[in-house]
Amino acid sequence: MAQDEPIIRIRGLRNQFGAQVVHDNLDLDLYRGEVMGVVGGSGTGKSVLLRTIAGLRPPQGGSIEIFGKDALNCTDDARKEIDLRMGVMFQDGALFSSLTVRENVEVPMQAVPGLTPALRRDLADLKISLSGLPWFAGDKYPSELSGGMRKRAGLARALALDPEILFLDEPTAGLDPIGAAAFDVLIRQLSESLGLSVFLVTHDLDTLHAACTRIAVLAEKKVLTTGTMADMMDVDHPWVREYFHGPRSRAAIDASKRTA
Ligand SMILES: Nc1ncnc2c1ncn2[C@@H]1O[C@H](COP(=O)(O)OP(=O)(O)OP(=O)(O)O)[C@@H](O)[C@H]1O
Repeated sequence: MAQDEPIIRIRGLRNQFGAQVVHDNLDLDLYRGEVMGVVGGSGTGKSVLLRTIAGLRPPQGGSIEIFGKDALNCTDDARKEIDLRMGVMFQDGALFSSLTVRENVEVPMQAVPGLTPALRRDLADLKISLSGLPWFAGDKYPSELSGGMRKRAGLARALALDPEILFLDEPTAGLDPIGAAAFDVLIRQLSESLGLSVFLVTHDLDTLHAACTRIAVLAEKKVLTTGTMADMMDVDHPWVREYFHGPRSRAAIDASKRTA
């Protein structure tokens, strides 16, 4: 796969639930090493798109290539190979409540043959610290952690198998502004240090500023436009104008100037 080839290539994607068409003829590329912020009004299908790419629901049409391979029309083994190179973090962390954080992080590792329990434990502790959790967090149960720590635990589990692509569904939702800002920085740092490509669904303008290198706007059942934050300021579309020129956007721009 050439360096400038997209790591994910979506063409003509169609998703629908009964008569409700969510995506119609949607195209999108994700390039290696970029943090793509996916935004759009409520119900535009951001989460459905994430779930479709991550292989959690089959679309009604179109094609998805991941790592240069057809991710929809392939054998179960080929799809499994693709899935092992991707990590998903859901909104609430989606942790198993009866397992400690370390055991949660070890769950995806069970799919890898030849990893001894001791090695799994060491790797899990590494991912836990990489996610910015304190050393003692591995022994805690999810219920003993704050919301922010649970998100970091979910991130540690998504990183368990050294993914090349990371999917994040509203990673800062429900966090206080300081916790959210720290999470934004962590995502950007992880992408830069590990070369991770990130598909990040968000409503959070601060996250777009602090963590994302490119933005994709979902509207009218497709990806309406992609570009940098500066590009978004020039897009002539009612939702895009309201979102990127509204008071919250101005506050986010001011905040990013202060931290720059
Ligand atoms: N399992 C499902 N069954 C039926 N309809 C669904 C299902 N999942 C999603 N939908 C519908 O698909 C549409 C897109 O949902 P999705 O959750 O992707 O939106 P979203 O852009 O992520 O919204 P939000 O910003 O509010 O989280 C919604 O109208 C939703 O009701």
